[in-house]
Amino acid sequence: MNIKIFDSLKGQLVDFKPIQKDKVTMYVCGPTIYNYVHVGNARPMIVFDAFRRFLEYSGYKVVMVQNFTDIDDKLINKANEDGTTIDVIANRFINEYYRDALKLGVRSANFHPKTTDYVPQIIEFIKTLIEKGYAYEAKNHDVYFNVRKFKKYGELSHRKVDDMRAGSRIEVNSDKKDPLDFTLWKTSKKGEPFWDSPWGKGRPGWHIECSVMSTELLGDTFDIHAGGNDLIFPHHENERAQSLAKTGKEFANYWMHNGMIKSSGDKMSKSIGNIWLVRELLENFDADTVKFFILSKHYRAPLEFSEEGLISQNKSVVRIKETLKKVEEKYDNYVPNINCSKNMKEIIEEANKYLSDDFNTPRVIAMIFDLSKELNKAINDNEEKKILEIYHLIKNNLGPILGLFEVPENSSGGENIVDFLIQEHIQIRNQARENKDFDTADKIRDDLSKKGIILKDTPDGTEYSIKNKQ
Ligand SMILES: Nc1ncnc2c1ncn2[C@@H]1O[C@H](COP(=O)(O)OP(=O)(O)OP(=O)(O)O)[C@@H](O)[C@H]1O
Ligand SMILES: [Zn+2]
Repeated sequence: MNIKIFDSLKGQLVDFKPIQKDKVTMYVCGPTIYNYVHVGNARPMIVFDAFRRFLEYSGYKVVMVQNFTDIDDKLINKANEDGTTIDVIANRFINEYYRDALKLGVRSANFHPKTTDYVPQIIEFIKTLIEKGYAYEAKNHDVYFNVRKFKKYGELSHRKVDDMRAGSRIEVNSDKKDPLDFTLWKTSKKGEPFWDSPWGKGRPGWHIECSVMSTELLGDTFDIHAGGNDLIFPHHENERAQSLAKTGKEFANYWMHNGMIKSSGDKMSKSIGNIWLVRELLENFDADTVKFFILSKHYRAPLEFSEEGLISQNKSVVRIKETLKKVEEKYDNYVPNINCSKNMKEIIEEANKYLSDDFNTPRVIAMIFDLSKELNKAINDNEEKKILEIYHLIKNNLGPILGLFEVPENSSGGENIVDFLIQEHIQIRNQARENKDFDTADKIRDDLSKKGIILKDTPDGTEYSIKNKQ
């Protein structure tokens, strides 16, 4: 089937044709490693992991690279705060990244390069840009990219250079020739980490790392460059400028960008601090709930994060999993295989059609919900063939295309979801008591008690115990 994706550079849906017939090369901008990953960072992780699975399901071999930014002001600040070095911070949070990704059921990329492992290549890249006249060393020994020289600047973010220039302020004491020029190499301040270079002791600017690591691992031109749409400008615009300037060839043939996850109306971001960590969520919800929550919305649309949204998603996901479990129990955990019927083929084709249309995962998620309802009905009606067909459709076809139903249940959530929900009730009850709304407070206590959950108010707060635990 012909796959169409929205290409941010062309600003429209385009037919996807990889450079090699049966292989796709893909680079995704990864996190700056100075904290645990949050739900915002999890969106590109989940979306592009699912997209990679869809490409594989469609018959492509995919080579995927996702970097770790392990040198940057925020990392240096964190290292200073903790009285340690940036590599200690980076190694710690890279390990934590893998832990979260594993729990989330996000596969590792084929390569996870770190910026500091590519400093010699970065220096070579910058030297070539200087030789070609696209970069210059300023008086302060910083090296800048010369935006005036690169005529295609602004194409990716659809901005006009003159407008950007009019809107930018000249920084005080700047050595730049043009306010839009951006840093390729930064002279290190006293006490900061540094590498020796032809321009003195310094470190790479932010954008250059991705140009270098992507082309080193995937070639001068590769198929897809992906990341959050917060990176289109300046990060991806600058990556593209550097790479085209150096090689004279197109850099990425397609640019895919996910929309932002928002929290209280703002982009969820470490720097703003309005974050929900992936590991916090996984204490209370299982990986499939988080994946359903993210994949239920089209990847380019903004998505407001809310606990309520997740709780309601969780209910639906638990229902689907219970239905699948019923089938597994019926067959003593060995659900017999079944030949692909005409009906199954049509449903798989329908899912493929949606995913080939700019990766429309919400439609496929809706199909899974509908199928699960049908499965429940088939179980009640004891329709053997239908049960097996739908089970295999959900569990072995539509689910795996998106990476669903893979993480074993006991690796997250479970007991904790119960605890989480009871704690939520206790908090609402406490709030009611504070507001002297004793009717509501008593109703919550009585309703919980009917379910066998007994609350006890102690000087240290409210405790609970569960009678008749199911
Ligand atoms: N709220 C968000 N929603 C969707 N994607 C996001 C969000 N925040 C970051 N990303 C994406 O996550 C990846 C890692 O980004 P990064 O480490 O820069 O995160 P960040 O929280 O924005 O960091 P910072 O606060 O330091 O700017 C990038 O692809 C980025 O586009
Ligand atoms: Zn990048």
